[in-house]
Order: sequence, then structure tokens, then C-alpha cells
Amino acid sequence: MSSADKNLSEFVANNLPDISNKKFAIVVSEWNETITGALYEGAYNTLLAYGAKEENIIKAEVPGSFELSLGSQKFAQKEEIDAVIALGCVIQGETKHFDFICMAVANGITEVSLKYNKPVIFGVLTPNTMQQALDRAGGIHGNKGDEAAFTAIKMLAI
Ligand SMILES: Nc1c(NC[C@H](O)[C@H](O)[C@H](O)CO)[nH]c(=O)[nH]c1=O
Ligand SMILES: CC(=O)[C@@H](O)COP(=O)(O)O
Repeated sequence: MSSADKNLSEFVANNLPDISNKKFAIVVSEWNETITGALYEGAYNTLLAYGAKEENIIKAEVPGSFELSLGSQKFAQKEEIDAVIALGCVIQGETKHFDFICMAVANGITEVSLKYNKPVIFGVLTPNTMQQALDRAGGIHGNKGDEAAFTAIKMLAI
């Protein structure tokens, strides 16, 4: 199913945990900051909408999506952090660099999540074009940041 078939900002909100005392770290890539800034706003506002406190949401920025793994680890290793949301946007260029970054960050974030046994959410867009990115950062297909935050909340219910 593609994002065109399922809006990224539409959720089935059942059996959600109380997150009023949960602490979240949102790690955001600075590359394509117009997109990642929109992803962050979506994630931040979604956490607040479902009961998180402002003081329990920490934001950190990293240079690019490749650095999201280490940036996420710096928070995942902290006992007081309940979940990490990693946000980025890797846009296909002329070379295979796109492939290496996407694979590295997907694998890296997965490793961090499993190592520290807590949700580290892959909120990274991997579009072919800027328009596809815009469509998924608050555009016609919703906001990947919303989806990432909601995923973190649902994972805390497990
Ligand atoms: N081209 C994009 C990058 N490239 C930078 C890498 O993420 C990394 O910072 C660099 O290779 C140094 O380690 N990053 C994105 O997030 N999005 C891109 O489109
Ligand atoms: C995903 C990238 O790093 C990409 O933007 C770099 O562009 P190019 O492959 O044309 O060097």
C-alpha cells in the first residue's frame, strides 16, 4: 500500500496508553529543512494532541539523515527517555548516494531500537522528488511526522 492509498495523518486511535508522563526525543535532520521542519511540527503537535507534556518533548538536530542513528542512540541510551522519533528526508539525486544513506539510516535506527529495547521510530521520507516530499510533509498524503509520533505512542502500549 502506498501513501497515496493511506493518508499518513489518519489513525485508528484505540487502546492508546497514557503518555502524560512519557518522555520523547525527536531527532531531526537539517538536510531539506523545509520538509523536516514540517515533519517535526507534525510529530510535536501529534504528541501534544494525544496527551504528552511540552516539557517532556526534547528536540535535537543532526546534520543529515545518515546521522540520525547516532543522534537517536544518544537519547535511546538515556533511561528517562521512553521513545525516540527520528525525522529526515532523503531525496534521490543523480547517484547511488541516496541508496546508501537510506539503507544506513534504516538499519542504524533499527539497531538502536533493538539494542536499547525501546521505540526508535523511522520517520524518514525517501522520495524521488521534492514534490513527493511536500506531499508527505503536510500535503495531500498527510504528514509523516504525524504518523511517526502516533507510531511511538502505539509502541509504548506494548
Ligand atoms: N542528500 C541528503 C543527505 N545527505 C547527507 C547525509 O545524510 C550525511 O549527512 C552526509 O553523508 C555526511 O555523513 N542527507 C539527507 O538527510 N537528505 C538528503 O537528501
Ligand atoms: C541523497 C543524496 O545524498 C543526494 O541528494 C546527493 O545527490 P547526488 O546523488 O546527485 O550527488
